[in-house]
Amino acid sequence: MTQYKIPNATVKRLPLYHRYFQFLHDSNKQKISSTELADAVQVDSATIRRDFSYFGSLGKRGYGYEVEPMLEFFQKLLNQDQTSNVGLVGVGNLGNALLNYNFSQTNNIRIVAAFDNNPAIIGNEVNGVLVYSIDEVRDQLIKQKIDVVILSVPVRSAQPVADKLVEAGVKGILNFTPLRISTPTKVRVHNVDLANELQTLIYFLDNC
Ligand SMILES: NC(=O)c1ccc[n+]([C@@H]2O[C@H](COP(=O)([O-])OP(=O)(O)OC[C@H]3O[C@@H](n4cnc5c(N)ncnc54)[C@H](O)[C@@H]3O)[C@@H](O)[C@H]2O)c1
Repeated sequence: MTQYKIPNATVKRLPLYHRYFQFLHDSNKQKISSTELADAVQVDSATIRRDFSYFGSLGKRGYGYEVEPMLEFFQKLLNQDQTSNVGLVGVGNLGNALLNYNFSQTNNIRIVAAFDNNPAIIGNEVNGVLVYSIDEVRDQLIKQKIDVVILSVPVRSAQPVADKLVEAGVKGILNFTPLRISTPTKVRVHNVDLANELQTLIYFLDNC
């Protein structure tokens, strides 16, 4: 697949475009105008045009977008034509909720292995996913071709576990803990903070 140099803000909108073209495809729609697309995904058409321009000529001026080729394009771009195996460390409240959420229903993402250090949890299955000892993380990451790991351990364990993951060769960490973990630059970390999101939402409601 061609490597494109695109801004982060554009990259973050790609799953949104992909999901919408998938929806149109599932609804047997063959074409969509740029105005309709802008309304549906709530991104203005100039931004959409700029986003799409990084990938060459997607869509025709004054005609809109043909659903099937657009969907195929985004599927390839986002590796939706192959499944990504993901791991999860920390099978507590949040870990269980994430394991019980069926990611692969909307994306080709599958949590294939979970890890914990609590002997009472190790060996259990959650929604068909086996919980391994954290000591097995290196072997399992290699064996199951896992590049990305979700981190849902208590804050005190976040850095030591992140260090273990780095040693194990992880490429990306989706960090749910409030700690901003340190990793070498080659390992990409994305932080998810629901409290932050809620606070921002409430701020906007109160101030805008
Ligand atoms: N980002 C968010 O929006 C959000 C929301 C809720 C919770 N959190 C964070 O997620 C994390 C987990 O929260 P929770 O309520 O599920 O906690 P929890 O205590 O229920 O679960 C933590 C799990 O991690 C395991 N664990 C602890 N140390 C470990 C280690 N060294 N190796 C492997 N496993 C280990 C524990 O045995 C436990 O099963 C916390 O850091 C919390 O602050 C984030």
